[in-house]
Amino acid sequence: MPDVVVVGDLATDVVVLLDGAPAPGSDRPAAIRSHGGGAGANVAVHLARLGTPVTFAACVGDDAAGTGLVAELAAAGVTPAVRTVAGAASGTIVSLVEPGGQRSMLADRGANLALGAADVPVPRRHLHLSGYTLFAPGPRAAGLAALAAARAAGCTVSVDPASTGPLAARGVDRWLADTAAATLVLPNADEARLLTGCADPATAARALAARHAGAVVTLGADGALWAAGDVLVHRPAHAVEVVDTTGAGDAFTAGFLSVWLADRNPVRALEAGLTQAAVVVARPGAR
Ligand SMILES: Nc1ncnc2c1ncn2[C@@H]1O[C@H](COP(=O)(O)OP(=O)(O)OP(=O)(O)O)[C@@H](O)[C@H]1O
Repeated sequence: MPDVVVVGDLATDVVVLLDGAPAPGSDRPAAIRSHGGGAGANVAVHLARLGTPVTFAACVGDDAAGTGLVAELAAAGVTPAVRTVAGAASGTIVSLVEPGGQRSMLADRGANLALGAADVPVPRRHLHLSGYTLFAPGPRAAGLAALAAARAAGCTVSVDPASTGPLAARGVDRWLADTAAATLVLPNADEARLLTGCADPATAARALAARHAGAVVTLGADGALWAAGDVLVHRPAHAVEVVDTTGAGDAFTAGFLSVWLADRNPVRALEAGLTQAAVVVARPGAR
């Protein structure tokens, strides 16, 4: 039985650095890089690098990309619990980055949509659900089964809501009902506002803490908040030269969990999350 299980998407991140939009029918040179990514996978890789043994549950297609993605996880120290889905393509996310840093994304979740309840092992200590898991019907059923099994086994569970677009599209009330039994939730400020209807992040964090044992709200360049019961703690972000904020939230989550799982000290955990996020935003790429 694994100690800590992370569930989520595994995908190739293709990043296209544009120096302008291509005119229809034209050829245009662009710097194009691709690397392993996916919201849950990034959390698992950061956790492993921080010394927390972690098993990552996901699905890939029976293609070369899938083989490479699993090998990359193993090389980072993650134990892959990854099923290969015959006839499916592995997930791919294309990010188009414009000169000012503005980012647009195209996502093909591919084999990630085939995740089923049998793909997720019950952990001994902790389950982390990446929010995308709860959006499409199949993975949602798998995520809900995993959450219920983990809680029944006495494990703690953390959930991050992924992003406001799918959260709004799939329904905030349903997400809140799905995650009611989670121990911790870790939204960013926009997600916290959507989940609670509170524009002020501190008020939103307190509202979420009334539903769970604890809530972390990340505030981008302004750092992060921890709320539990009557306690509210703010820590500022590290002052770093920001190169690329992709995956900052995943890095934060892994840093936070690595400490919280070890000693349940939320303030030290906030600081670890902010440190891991600072490392990621100061370099290109999510990992
Ligand atoms: N501009 C920034 N300067 C310094 N730190 C930052 C900046 N942006 C993000 N961070 C760090 O990353 C953490 C998470 O950022 P944010 O609140 O934007 O989460 P997110 O929206 O989930 O991120 P993403 O979707 O990019 O993964 C912040 O708490 C902070 O520590």
